[in-house]
Amino acid sequence: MESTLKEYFGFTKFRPYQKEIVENILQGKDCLVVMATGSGKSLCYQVPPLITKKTAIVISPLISLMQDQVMALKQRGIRAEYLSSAQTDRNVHNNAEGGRYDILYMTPEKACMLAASFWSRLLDSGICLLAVDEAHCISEWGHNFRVEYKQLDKLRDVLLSVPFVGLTATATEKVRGDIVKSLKLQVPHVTIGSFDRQNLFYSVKSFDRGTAFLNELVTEISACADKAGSTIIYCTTVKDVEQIFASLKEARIEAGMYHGQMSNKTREDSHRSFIRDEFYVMVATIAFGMGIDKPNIRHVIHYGCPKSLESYYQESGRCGRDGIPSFCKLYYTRSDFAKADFYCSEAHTAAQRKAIMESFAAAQRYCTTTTCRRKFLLEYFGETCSFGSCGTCDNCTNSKTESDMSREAFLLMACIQSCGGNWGLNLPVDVLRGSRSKKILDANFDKLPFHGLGKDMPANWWKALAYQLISNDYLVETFKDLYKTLRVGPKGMQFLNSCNPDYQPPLYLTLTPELLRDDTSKDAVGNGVVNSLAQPEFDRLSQADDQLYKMLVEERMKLARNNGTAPYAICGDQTLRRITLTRPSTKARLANIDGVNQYFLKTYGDHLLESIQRLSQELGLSLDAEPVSESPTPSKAATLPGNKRLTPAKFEAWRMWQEEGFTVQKIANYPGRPAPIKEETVFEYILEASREGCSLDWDRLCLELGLTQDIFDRIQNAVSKVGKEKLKPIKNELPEEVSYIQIKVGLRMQEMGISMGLVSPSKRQKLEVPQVQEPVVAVEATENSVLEWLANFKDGVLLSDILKHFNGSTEESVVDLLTNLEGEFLIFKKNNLYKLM
Ligand SMILES: Nc1ncnc2c1ncn2[C@@H]1O[C@H](COP(=O)(O)OP(=O)(O)OP(=O)(O)O)[C@@H](O)[C@H]1O
Repeated sequence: MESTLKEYFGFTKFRPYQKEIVENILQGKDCLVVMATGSGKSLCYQVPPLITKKTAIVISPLISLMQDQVMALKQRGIRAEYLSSAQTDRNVHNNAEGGRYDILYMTPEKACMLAASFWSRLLDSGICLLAVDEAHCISEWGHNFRVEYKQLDKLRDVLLSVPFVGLTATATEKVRGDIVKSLKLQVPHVTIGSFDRQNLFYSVKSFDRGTAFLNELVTEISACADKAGSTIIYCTTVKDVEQIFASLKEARIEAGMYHGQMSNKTREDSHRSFIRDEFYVMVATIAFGMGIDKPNIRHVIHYGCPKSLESYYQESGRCGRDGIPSFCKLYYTRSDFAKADFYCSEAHTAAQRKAIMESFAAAQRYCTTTTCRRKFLLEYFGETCSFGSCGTCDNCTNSKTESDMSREAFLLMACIQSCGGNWGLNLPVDVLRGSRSKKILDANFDKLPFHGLGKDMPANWWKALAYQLISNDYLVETFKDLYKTLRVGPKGMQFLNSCNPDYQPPLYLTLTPELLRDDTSKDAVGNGVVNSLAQPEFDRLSQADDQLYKMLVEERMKLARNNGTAPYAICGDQTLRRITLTRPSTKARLANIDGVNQYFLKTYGDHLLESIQRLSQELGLSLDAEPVSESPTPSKAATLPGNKRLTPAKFEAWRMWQEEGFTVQKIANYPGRPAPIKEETVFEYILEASREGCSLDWDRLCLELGLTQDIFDRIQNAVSKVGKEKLKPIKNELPEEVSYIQIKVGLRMQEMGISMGLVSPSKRQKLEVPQVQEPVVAVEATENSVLEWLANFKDGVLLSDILKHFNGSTEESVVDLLTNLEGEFLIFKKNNLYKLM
């Protein structure tokens, strides 16, 4: 499985859950996969056909999405095609029937229309799975119900022994149940991953509609548009799309547009140009939602409150799919909150209307919350969060101003209560502001003691206060038919009961910019725009590296144009960045870079090596720099500026170790330091970063620290005897050579439930047993003898062990031979271990 992953996708490690899902599919089991956007669900159905050599059928809702996926798969040497009304190549149908594709995409309509003879022929050739992508579309409870999905159960009776796999990024328990039932999944293997997109930074700002804000937005976008990476601006109306697009054009920012009132052809062209980096900014309505699989989108900006939190998660999820830190920013105005009626017009039943109202209200609460936004999102999707603050959203990183709002809160809540608690927010606010509208006079609310007491503050200020009181559970929203009403909840009643008109106990609330109402609020909005969209720290390359990177981006663009494909399909930004930092001089070295697959190497390898050599020479950069090892899981947005929980020294040590792949020894003696520090201190820093929630490659840490299974077990035994409160008694229980830092790492692993059993076998093997016996007779290294011998070690072998075994050949000739084999993609090297492909 790993060699298939490297050969076709260029990756050396599966992301969490991928491998077990593939294994279950290979065993013929049905699966339900609920994992975050951008977490790598597609790979789960893309790997089995490459192993079984049978076709995978993938049902996908959008033609544009299928076309993009097919384009990207072809660049990986995978035989992929799609069947739909948009397919112009007549041969595809016949080839598909004959099983000549690894992966065959089709729309649900097409799948249900295909004749029984098509399926029976294809079954004869072999079908390894049927995957239903965006499977939440099957459920009326999902936020994107599509009636065509409902008929997919028909296929179950045709494809009797084929495993069915439902995949989605958003599914409540009810929707999950619906997917299982509708697809008739048989005792499925269910995977529910975290919804957390760790590399995304979330922020929200309120804004006032008008030219001033549009100018600000355009300045902000121009700051990020010329850097590598794209931006999507989602608007709630076509009018907004056109207005922003016009403003960008005026500022000479190349942008595209996408909305439902454009013709199909213009929309497709716009989509294609964006995917192919012909412009970097797309202004769109949510019609440009699910179908976007471009990995290097760095900013997703919402201009207006989205219609539901589910759709916000989907749309913002288009950002940073390659794992590089990226930004999701939402701008809202209070008038957006009055659009419930508009959204409810899509509903057919009362239950649907209620569901729409509720998820729109959740999106509004997301806008106005003053606590951790990540936690808010995750808890909305039913996840329990152990953290109170993520450190990577505006609310966790901005300093907050709190103020005693007892008097104002008393007025508002008492007014709501006096009005009977069954109105929306507008009426009590109008009463407070002294309105004499007919509605108020008819209800005699002008006689209330609160009438006019709040006239010094604008209506929006009172509404902002109400949202803070909702966020803090003093006020409760309820939904009746089309109406949202507001009443004082138990916590609010407790507060009111302890108040009288002259005295109110303190009630501290975090002040949002709308509540601040002085010049600082304006600054907070204005400055925040550009600052928060500054380029992620991830992109900080030295000046020469940066130049090389940009030149390679250009080279990739040329290759893409010549081959009629998108640049990202040739290779991702992250891979290009690794190439920039390592500047390989041979195919073997290029092959070893994470993200480089066999097709890329064969098709573009020579050209790229020649470019790297030429450009590096021009820039005075040496070739074959130390390789950068990176974790296959997306890097946490903790790498963004704003992580205040670690000191810069600790954070930097962690970053160099985890993200740059430096050894602890190298970090301790890094030339940039005024004086070297102890290696043990570096280990301590890395451990502390882990306690602050930064991810660690634990097996690499054990390897560097010499923490073997045996030592780990001994530490556990010692802890069970003397407890883990103090280190000294544990140390006393252990052999002299076990160090304190080994104990600390052992304890941390235990705390996190990581056992040595979970550490990758290849490294365990290296830690525990000497792998290779030195032969008694001289053995010569030839291509065949090396390949045959390597086949015995599925977890890989170190160069020193290879040299020990092939003691009949010189070191130089063995290294040459290995290099050739790497270039041929017959073996590959990862973390100094040589493995057979
Ligand atoms: N094992 C891996 N190592 C490195 N990158 C990976 C790995 N698996 C997937 N990726 C990359 O992660 C990105 C997102 O993957 P993918 O498109 O499968 O996400 P998804 O879960 O289907 O998201 P969505 O629900 O938004 O469609 C892709 O660029 C893919 O190449």
